[in-house]
Amino acid sequence: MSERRRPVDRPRRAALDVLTAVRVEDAYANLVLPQVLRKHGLEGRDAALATELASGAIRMQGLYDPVIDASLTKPKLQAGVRDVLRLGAHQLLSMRVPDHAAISTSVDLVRGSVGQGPAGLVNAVLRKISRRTLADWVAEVTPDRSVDLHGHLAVAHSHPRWVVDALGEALGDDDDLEALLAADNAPPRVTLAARPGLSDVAELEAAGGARTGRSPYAVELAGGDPAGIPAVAEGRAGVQDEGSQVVAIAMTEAPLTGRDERWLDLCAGPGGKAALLAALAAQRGAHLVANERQPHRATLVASALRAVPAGTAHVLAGDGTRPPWVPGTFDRVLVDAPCSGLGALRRRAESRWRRTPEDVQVLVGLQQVLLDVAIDSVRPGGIVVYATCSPVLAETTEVVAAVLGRRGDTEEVDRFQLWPHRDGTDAMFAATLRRRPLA
Ligand SMILES: C[S@@+](CC[C@H](N)C(=O)[O-])C[C@H]1O[C@@H](n2cnc3c(N)ncnc32)[C@H](O)[C@@H]1O
Repeated sequence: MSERRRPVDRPRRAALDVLTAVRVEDAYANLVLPQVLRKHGLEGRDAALATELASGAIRMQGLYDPVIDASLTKPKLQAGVRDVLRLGAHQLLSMRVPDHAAISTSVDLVRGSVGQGPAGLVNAVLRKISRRTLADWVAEVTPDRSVDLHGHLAVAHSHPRWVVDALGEALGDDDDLEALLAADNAPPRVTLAARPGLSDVAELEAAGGARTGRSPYAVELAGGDPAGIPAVAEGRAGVQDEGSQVVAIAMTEAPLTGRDERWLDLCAGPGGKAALLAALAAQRGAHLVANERQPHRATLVASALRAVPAGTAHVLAGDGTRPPWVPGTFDRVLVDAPCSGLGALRRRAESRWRRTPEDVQVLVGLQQVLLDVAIDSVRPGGIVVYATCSPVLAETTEVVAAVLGRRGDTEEVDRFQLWPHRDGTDAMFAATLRRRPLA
């Protein structure tokens, strides 16, 4: 068959569709991927290849773009052509695809998507990229690490510079900043939570899971579709990072004197923590109110709670900054605040490129209001856990310090920060606070 007529292979065409949707429609790669895989009829190895191509090219574009730019003879590049080159660069520099296959399929791909015009350019640029190793390219396109460590790591590990600065500040020093950034580029395995009283780790082990260690309810899957596991399909277990499980457990286990019957999850959507909390509430004779502002996400919470015994939990769709309940109603409150998500970058390929420092400023205002409401909602002596899936100090310790500093009725009793490179979890932060009992 002639070069010109060779059909474009479907995994690469699918990967390009994902890159296009993320760029043009602001789509989320993990949400658009299943639709695109279905459209192209991809399963098994082909689906895995398309997923790796799309996620890897998006995640690593902060490194691949300077490599592509250094390989161009003219500076201008159509966005659709750059997408094809990012996919080609990922195959050449980070996958075990033979050079000739990566280059010829990329040429086919640009012919099929943009046209014959840029085919020669794609061929020439990818040939140039293929002549050097990843390490050589990193040395070529990054600032000298001894002069500008964060600038070097930002390009070498494909993170925006401001994110590297914020993560470095949260870690406290630069010793394992590189390990954190590398961990952000390694997609995590799927972790499940066996909701107590509804399932157990033995059932999930029998379905192919392996115990992990931090949460007594967690198992990790080596692969496969979790939706095919009966306990997951029935809502007796759920897909949930172990860090999130640890946060929910912290809320339920913080020592409390007196009544312990009324629990609140102030920001509950899509409901992973609420489901674990509700399962534990059922065992302890407590009741959970799961509140979520966005109605469609409140629906997801209700679905996550479908296996919980009737009467244990109640879903509310409402703005947590203007709650309908009277102050002091609850004994324990979780405020899992809307945040930048910079602790979960390994899960969402494009999120690091979407977030801005201005987003963080806006979120911090909302986080402070929600924490204030959470404290108002708990009775004197009650427990509030403030959590984020971001380790950025402005969203974590600084929110807690600002709110506690102006209130005077609440003390911090515990705090933890998990890290992907140390704990194998998302970078979840949690502070356990106690509203002081009345004198
Ligand atoms: C980090 S997520 C919570 C994740 C959830 N706890 C779980 O484990 O599945 C934050 C949630 O807060 C919701 N949210 C944002 N602003 C809110 C508000 N003013 N009141 C209540 N929920 C809000 C968002 O829609 C989002 O679903």
